[in-house]
Amino acid sequence: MIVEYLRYRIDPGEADGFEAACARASASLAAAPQCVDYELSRCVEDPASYILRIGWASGHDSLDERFPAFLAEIEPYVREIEEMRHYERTPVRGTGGSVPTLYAWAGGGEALERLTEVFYDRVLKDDLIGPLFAGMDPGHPRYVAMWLGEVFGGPERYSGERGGYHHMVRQHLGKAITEPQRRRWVSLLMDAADDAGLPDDPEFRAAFAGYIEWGTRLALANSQPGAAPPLEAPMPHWGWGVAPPYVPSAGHPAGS
Ligand code: HEM
Repeated sequence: MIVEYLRYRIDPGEADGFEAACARASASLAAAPQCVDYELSRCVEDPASYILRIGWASGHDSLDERFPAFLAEIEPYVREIEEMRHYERTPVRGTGGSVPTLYAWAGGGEALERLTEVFYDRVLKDDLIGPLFAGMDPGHPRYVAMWLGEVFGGPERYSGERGGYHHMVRQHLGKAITEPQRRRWVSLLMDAADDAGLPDDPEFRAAFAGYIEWGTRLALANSQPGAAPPLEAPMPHWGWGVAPPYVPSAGHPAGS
């Protein structure tokens, strides 16, 4: 992604008009398939200073003649632009600690190990998927807990101690998992989440189920005869998605 920054210096008397023009102009960005996201911020220490940040999906996009509606709205403020340049992102980025990770919210590594212990206990007794795990490594529940922990924002133990993504993906190759088996795996894991006392708030369970749905569908696809998934890929990382954890003082959006 390329990030375009437009820095403006706006006379305080024109601030309301400028913000309203940007709000109208943003409809073009919201509709543009090249645009990842955008944001207008105003400087706290120097309120005349504004920054419009636009994330572009491809390096070659920018506010050119393809955005006539946008340019028409902000045209009166073009003279006030102090900088209009594109920046490449570097690997230095991340999220802060203001929102707990799914790993921390779940109760950390101990809770995930409790989950996988209960889960594989159920799995081994299951008529439909038990046979798939007949020769299971005794450490398997712990390894899957390490995997889940890393995916949910915990320590990078699966990468450090079990070989990371490529080791996991290889374990599913050739297993020919069927859709009923996948469904059973999901269903037993959801039961195990209750039995192991994982948090049952809607936001956590929605994020948890989202990852499990995604991961099991990939496991099924990768396990089919002749499947050739990429064996080297970064570890997936899963977050809260559209519903961050419910904190009473922040209110609860209606209908969520
Ligand atoms: C979110 C979905 C899934 C995750 C995160 C996951 C995770 C893992 C991991 C991390 C391993 C390798 C453990 C190690 O390091 O040795 C593994 C192996 C395995 N997985 Fe999955 N898996 C998923 C879905 C499934 C499904 C749907 C099935 C079948 C119904 C399945 C069947 C197996 C089997 C049979 C093994 C080999 C176990 C052994 O023999 O030790 N997995 N899985």
